[in-house]
Amino acid sequence: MNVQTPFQLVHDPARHQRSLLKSLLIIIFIFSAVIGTINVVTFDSWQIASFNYTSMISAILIGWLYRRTGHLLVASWLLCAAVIFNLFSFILLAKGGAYSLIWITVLPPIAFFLLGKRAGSWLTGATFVSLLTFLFWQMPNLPSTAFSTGAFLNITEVLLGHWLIFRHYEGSREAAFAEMERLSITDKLTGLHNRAKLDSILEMQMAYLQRLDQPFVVMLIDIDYFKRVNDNFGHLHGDQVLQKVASVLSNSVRKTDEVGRWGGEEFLLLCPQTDLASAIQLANSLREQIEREVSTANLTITVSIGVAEINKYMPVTEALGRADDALYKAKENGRNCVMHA
Ligand SMILES: Nc1nc2c(ncn2[C@@H]2O[C@H](COP(=O)(O)OP(=O)(O)OP(=O)(O)O)[C@@H](O)[C@H]2O)c(=O)[nH]1
Repeated sequence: MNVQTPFQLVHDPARHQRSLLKSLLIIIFIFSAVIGTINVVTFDSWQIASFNYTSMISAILIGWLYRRTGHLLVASWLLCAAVIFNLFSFILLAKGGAYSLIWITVLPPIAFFLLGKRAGSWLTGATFVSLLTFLFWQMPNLPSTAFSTGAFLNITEVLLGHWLIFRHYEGSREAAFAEMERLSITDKLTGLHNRAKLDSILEMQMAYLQRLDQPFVVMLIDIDYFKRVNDNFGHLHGDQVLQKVASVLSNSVRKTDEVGRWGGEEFLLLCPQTDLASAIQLANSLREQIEREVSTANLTITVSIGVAEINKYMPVTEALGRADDALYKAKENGRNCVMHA
């Protein structure tokens, strides 16, 4: 069974492409309809207009297929194939005249943005090379006003320029997008997930839980008397304590667990497929490990932990409320201990 992990459900790096695909289909539909009509009405050219209408119909069909299957990659490849087919047909039909070649420059933005840097490079490169080969062989037969050796060189340079520029642009856009996304979900001080990211993971974990009905535990971990650390040793030292606690937490939990900074000196740990007894055992081991590894000769650091088991009928706010109540009990109970809801 192909079950998406909660992280995959939250993370949709292709959303940029999804919105682009939809916009392109609408643009191609409108554009082809308008240009097709101009070709019929103004130039009386049914032959060229038939290609415009083929474009229009292919946009409708690809849109329909995408709506039905949601398969972005297939729709993107089909769209690129339709664009290339129409471009070549049009250029051949116009016999390379009327600067019809200029149309080939619409391919790079579509291919690079929809297919990414690698596939975009290959497809655009192969199409440009095919076009240049065609021009090279056809040069003697083409209208001399449009095509000379100089024109051929100019076109080669423009195509190469486009290829390089879009390849570079798409590479840097992908990198910038990934970095921006990483920063928007990361806590700057500790490098753990921030609250926004934890919120979305928690929401997806609950959806996952409702589908699979497995045990699931949330834990709130709060550093005891942290205000005193800041007051007595300074904020910088307080920050270092937070970083060390974060490092113990992220290095000690399972890969399937998710840990993040919930706020101030409080951390949230999400443990899917974990029952209450194992979670309490884990919480106690984390508590002891933090005391052992973060404390120094003149400063003892301890944490209080509230543990709550979640069932699939519980809203997210109730799940967190239970963990918070358990944490409150741990603080009431003298701190440096684990309590469960
Ligand atoms: N250095 C540092 N301190 C922080 C940060 N965020 C919150 N704090 C401090 O954490 C302290 C939290 O204090 P309290 O809420 O009174 O809690 P506490 O002193 O840990 O007491 P208990 O939780 O009841 O054990 C405050 O002094 C905040 O200024 C941070 O990013 N860096």
